[in-house]
Amino acid sequence: MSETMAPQTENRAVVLDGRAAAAEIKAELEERVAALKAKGITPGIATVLVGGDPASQLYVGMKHKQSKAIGMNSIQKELPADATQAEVEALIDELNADPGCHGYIVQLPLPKHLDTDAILERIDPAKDADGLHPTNLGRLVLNVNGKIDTPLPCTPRGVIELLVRNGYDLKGKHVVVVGRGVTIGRPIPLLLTRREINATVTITHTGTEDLGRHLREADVIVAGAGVKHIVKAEDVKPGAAVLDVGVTREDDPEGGKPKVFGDVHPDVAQVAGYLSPNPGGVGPMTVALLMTNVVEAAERTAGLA
Ligand SMILES: Nc1nc(=O)c2c([nH]1)NC[C@@H]1CN(c3ccc(C(=O)N[C@@H](CCC(=O)O)C(=O)O)cc3)C=[N+]21
Repeated sequence: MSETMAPQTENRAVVLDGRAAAAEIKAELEERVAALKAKGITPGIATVLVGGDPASQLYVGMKHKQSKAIGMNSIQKELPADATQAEVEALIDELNADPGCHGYIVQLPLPKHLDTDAILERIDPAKDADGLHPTNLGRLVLNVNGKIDTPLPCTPRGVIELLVRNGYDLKGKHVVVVGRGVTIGRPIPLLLTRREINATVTITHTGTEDLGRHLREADVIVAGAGVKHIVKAEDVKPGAAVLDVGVTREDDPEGGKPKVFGDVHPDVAQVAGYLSPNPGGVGPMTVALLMTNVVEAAERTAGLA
């Protein structure tokens, strides 16, 4: 054997295939869409894109393509990068009033001159496809979702669905979340600690001392800090489930396509028991649950929920 050869390694982790789980969800949604159409209601999803950021255009395009594939109506709204606060708010008001739009998202990030919080707060909470409107997050904190039907945050719901659909039981497990952002770190503990899931959660962040000490105690790691390879193999308990939610884009100095990195180092596959790849893990789940939120909103208007 040549000395320059890499040591023999074995990826022992079960792959948490987000494309496969998302395909399952979409097949289920397709039937629910057909049932709504039989009642004369076609669920409509809209996106608001301000400015032409190429990554955002790609993501928005993906959402529309997949929504159409399961029979939904898709409404694509675009404003120029220099759109005013009033123009964006007028578009929000239009979608709130449009009975053909059952749910929508405002693609983030918005250009810096706009007041993002004011725009997101203006969305009708019943049409909040992201599940991140203050009213809906408040209901999540109050844990009234069972009584008042309200959309749940897509990415946290996607992480949990990905585990559950792979037969992983979270009951009594210790989940360590890396990152405290609004997309994943802040909302996911609220879902994980509901009685029907019953996990125990530690949230870590840039102020955490000795992150590795917490990670090594985790049965499940949810990495959503947006820091390239912050979760390393030596910090993962053998057999743990590791979900990679992070996205870090690095421009290619040679001028090629930007490279995308997750929060989880590739060597983790040799230690973890379950691992969500990135891409192909939580990303497709987020999109599937975005569509789920809109179909559920349409079902509520139809009195089917
Ligand atoms: N209001 C709002 N809601 C969002 O949900 C939202 C947003 N703004 N702004 C941007 C982020 C990013 N995001 C992604 C969703 C799916 C993939 C996804 O499916 N990615 C594929 C790869 C796609 C590719 O790059 O080829 C994967 O992980 O396999 C990626 C990124 C949603 N976001």
